[in-house]
Amino acid sequence: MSAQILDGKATAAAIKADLAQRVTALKERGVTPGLGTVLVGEDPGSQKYVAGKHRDCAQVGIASIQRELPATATQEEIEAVVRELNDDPECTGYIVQLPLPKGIDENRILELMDPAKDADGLHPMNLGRLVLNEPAPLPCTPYGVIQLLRQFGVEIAGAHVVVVGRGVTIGRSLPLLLTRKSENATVTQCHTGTRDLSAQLKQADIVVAAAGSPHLIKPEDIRPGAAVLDVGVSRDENGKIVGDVHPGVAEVAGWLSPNPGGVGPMTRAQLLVNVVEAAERAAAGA
Ligand SMILES: Nc1nc2c(c(=O)[nH]1)N[C@@H](CN(C=O)c1ccc(C(=O)N[C@@H](CCC(=O)O)C(=O)O)cc1)CN2
Repeated sequence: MSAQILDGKATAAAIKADLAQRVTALKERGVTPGLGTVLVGEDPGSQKYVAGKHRDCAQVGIASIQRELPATATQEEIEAVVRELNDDPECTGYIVQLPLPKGIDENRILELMDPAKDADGLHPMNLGRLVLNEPAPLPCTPYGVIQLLRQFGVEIAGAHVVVVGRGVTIGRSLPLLLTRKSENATVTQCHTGTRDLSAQLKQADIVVAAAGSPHLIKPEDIRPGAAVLDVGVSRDENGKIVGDVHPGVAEVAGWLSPNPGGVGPMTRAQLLVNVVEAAERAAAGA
């Protein structure tokens, strides 16, 4: 068996084409969506992701506002930039690129953001809304995972999904999305404290690997025909991405997201969706 590829690049391109039309319609009504990014430090991965986000903005007609601070920036300096973007009318949505350098209180920064401009869905108010099943911007990677599964017709309702990882950008919120009535999946969340990860993985119809542990998920862990999404990003000595999923899984799985080219582009597309939706709400006077 060779898995069907869950092509995130092509799916994201289709989402962006639709967004470009919606941005044109917004501009005709006098509203230009603007995405702000706050990048602290010189981590090459984060620099690449932020550059990609602005490239996407240019493609769909969203204005870009970039703020960069050195790795030595203090908590107060970062908070000042967050306050500035909260007050900037040109900035209709923004993100603070994570992780922030050691010593910075990340949660305090996220709490300081205007929840109405939170393009990542990571503000505690928006995560709370997700828990309460109220409308909120959805965290980009988790929603990107769901969109990719939908696009390729992978059945989510009734599926047993094993999520590996409990980080703030995906592991914490993906189970919340998957167990909503609209998705209706059953979720097991695994992490470094899980006693027998392989036994859990073997039960899964869908595996989402977001542990950041190179080739953690082996072919023998996967039930033949299962869908496997590789969200983990580690880098080898040449800076090349190594995912959480061993390449041999392609011979066992029914569907597999490549890495790169799978969930990463979907994360960026969902960010644009959140920016455009916020601008549409603003244009409607909501
Ligand atoms: N504020 C946030 N910080 C972080 C998030 C997030 O959603 N919000 N998620 C990750 C990083 N991330 C988004 O910022 C991200 C990861 C990957 C990609 C991407 O397009 N990857 C490409 C490969 C790029 C490369 O070669 O390195 C792919 O998978 O094809 C975009 C965004 C942590 N931080």
